[in-house]
Amino acid sequence: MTHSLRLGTRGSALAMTQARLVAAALRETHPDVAIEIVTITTKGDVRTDVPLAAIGGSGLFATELENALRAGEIDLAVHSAKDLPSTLAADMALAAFLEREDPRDVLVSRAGTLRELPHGARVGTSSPRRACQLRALRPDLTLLDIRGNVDTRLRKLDAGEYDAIVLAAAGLNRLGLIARATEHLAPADMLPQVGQGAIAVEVRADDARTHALVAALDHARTRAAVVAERAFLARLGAGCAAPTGAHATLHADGTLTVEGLIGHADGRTLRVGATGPVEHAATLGAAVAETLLADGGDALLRESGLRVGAVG
Ligand SMILES: NCc1[nH]cc(CCC(=O)O)c1CC(=O)O
Repeated sequence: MTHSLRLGTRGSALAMTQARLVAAALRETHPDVAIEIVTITTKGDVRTDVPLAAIGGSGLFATELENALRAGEIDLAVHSAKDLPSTLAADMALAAFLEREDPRDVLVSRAGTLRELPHGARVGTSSPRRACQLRALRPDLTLLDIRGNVDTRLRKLDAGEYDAIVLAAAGLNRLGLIARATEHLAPADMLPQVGQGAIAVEVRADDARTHALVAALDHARTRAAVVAERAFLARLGAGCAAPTGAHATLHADGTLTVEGLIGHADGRTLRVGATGPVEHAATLGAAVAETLLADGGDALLRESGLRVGAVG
């Protein structure tokens, strides 16, 4: 062994599965490097009883892994790209994105597809993005908060607390639980979240050695798509409490389509899409955000009390 790397992850089943994927890919690419998985317990994992916003927002998961990187306790951190804040800390770098899994959301239901759910059915989601799009499709549904890891949410569904829940296909696929999905929701109905389905590997910006080792895992097309989506989110500056989403897809001719959404809890949604060269992914994502804000998105966010420019 020439040297070793400590890979930091949260302890949830999904996080551990993703960490093992990255560890396996690193071992395959660099057989001479020893990889040790270090589990970091975050406040957000311990306190599933209180809203995330009360203990520091969804960026909390990322921040605690970043602090372990800064302290030198780990050399790389594995995240769901979806859980990263749109602007990375200056002392951090995203050295690799693994090839994206299925980016769609799925319905996991005890009562059929979304269109088959009985009038007033109880659907569990704490995502403003999922909630506003569910409202748009089925204004009659009763939307209820749900928190916890994927396994916890499935248990709450099975216990009868909800008639259906919405989860990311990627998480269920990685956990071997995709058979639980009763419907894959088309992005036309349910635009995915920025980064959904992609795994990001973060390193210290000044750690050139680890950066070079990890960069061997980078999937260029996934990076381009996620860069566009993150630029969309960064330009909105609206934070994770806002009903927003974005999804980028690559075409065979080297162009990229970015679709962005701003919604409101009452079920109104605005969507904008744009296509351009993949080399301009970030510019394209920001341009979609600009257009969306100008075409009524800014007003919708303000109505929700989510002023543009606020960080959260
Ligand atoms: N919000 C938590 C979270 N972060 C990433 C995933 C799924 C995996 C992914 O999107 O890559 C999930 C669970 C879910 O939304 O169902």
